[in-house]
Amino acid sequence: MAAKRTVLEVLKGETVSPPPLWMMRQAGRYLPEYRETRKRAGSFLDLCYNPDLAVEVTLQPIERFGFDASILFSDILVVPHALGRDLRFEEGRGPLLTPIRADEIDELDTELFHVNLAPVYETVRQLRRKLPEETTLIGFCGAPWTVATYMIAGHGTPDQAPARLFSYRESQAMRRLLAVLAEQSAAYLIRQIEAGADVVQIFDSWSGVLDEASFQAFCVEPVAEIVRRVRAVYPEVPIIGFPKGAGFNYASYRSLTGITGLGLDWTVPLTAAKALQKGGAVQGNLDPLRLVAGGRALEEGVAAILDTLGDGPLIFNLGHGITPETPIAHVEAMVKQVRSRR
Ligand SMILES: Cc1c2[nH]c(c1CCC(=O)O)Cc1[nH]c(c(CCC(=O)O)c1C)Cc1[nH]c(c(CCC(=O)O)c1C)Cc1[nH]c(c(C)c1CCC(=O)O)C2
Repeated sequence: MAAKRTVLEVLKGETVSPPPLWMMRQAGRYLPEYRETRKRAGSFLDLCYNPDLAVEVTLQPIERFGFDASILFSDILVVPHALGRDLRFEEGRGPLLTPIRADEIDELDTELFHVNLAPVYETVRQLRRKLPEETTLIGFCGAPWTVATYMIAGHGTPDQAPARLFSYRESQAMRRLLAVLAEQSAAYLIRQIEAGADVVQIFDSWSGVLDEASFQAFCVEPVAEIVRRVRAVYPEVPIIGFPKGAGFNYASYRSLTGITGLGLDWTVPLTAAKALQKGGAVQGNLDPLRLVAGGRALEEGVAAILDTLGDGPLIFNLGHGITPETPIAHVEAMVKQVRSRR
């Protein structure tokens, strides 16, 4: 019998015990083998566009921890890069782009989009061939709003004030930008699925900074558009949405976008998470700093999630990406605790 991909079962609404697990940013700087490959690659973007090395780092956490899902190694900002915007990553400063002006939005160059992203599709193809049969391969993109925040500010900011201001002052341009990003991101996900991705995740990391009307217009509607476009081609492929920080908007995000699984950040109370789980699979939501701290903080955090959400469709994960200072022994302890649950 073929080995089962438990993440896919959970996304169909089944309860799997112990729950499947993986970690956001599981290939990253907390791993010495990642840092070693990263050095050989040159820049971070060189690594993203080098299929052999991107495959290598994607597989590292699978080989070390046996996670149930593997996420393509890339970055959400390859999408604006492939649309002709310049992009650099500077050590300790994160991504740097030239801020886009309203009058440049219609000049975004979609012609070479898939040509520029061909190395990513090649990475996905190689990964599906090399991963264990039972490991689910997750492709991803950033949500249009989150990608737009970096395109507009040119770098990360604590509250995305530049993008929010832009959206009020240049509302037509903002809608146009989000529409282009939704269309291209959907095409990007479709190509990843074609290449072998079993699931796709949409990272909406900055959905928590918007008021009600803006949340509807800039988060919900563009993501709903991506879901419609992907489903028109691949109706069976599950889509995980992760509207980090969405708070009271979490429930409507699932119902209004049509996503299959809902990623929860660590601030979502477990009682609320339990209610959200009635609507379908949830993924999350351990505070990544419990994993840094280890010991009782880690054990209690893991136990609380398993006790509350373990009897329903759950993909165990962190509530955001793992941080570079996380000790590997703590990851091992977390995996052991989750896997020893029946
Ligand atoms: C907002 C965002 C970005 N990228 C991403 C998001 C959404 C998720 C989130 O909120 O964290 C998504 C992302 N970035 C990366 C992945 C790879 C897959 C994975 O293992 O999860 C994924 C899914 C690799 C990466 N993306 C980045 C790194 C670190 C770069 C390095 O190795 O030098 C990695 C492994 C760089 C990056 N990329 C981005 C930032 C802000 C930074 C700098 C912060 C940092 O350095 O950690 C943009």
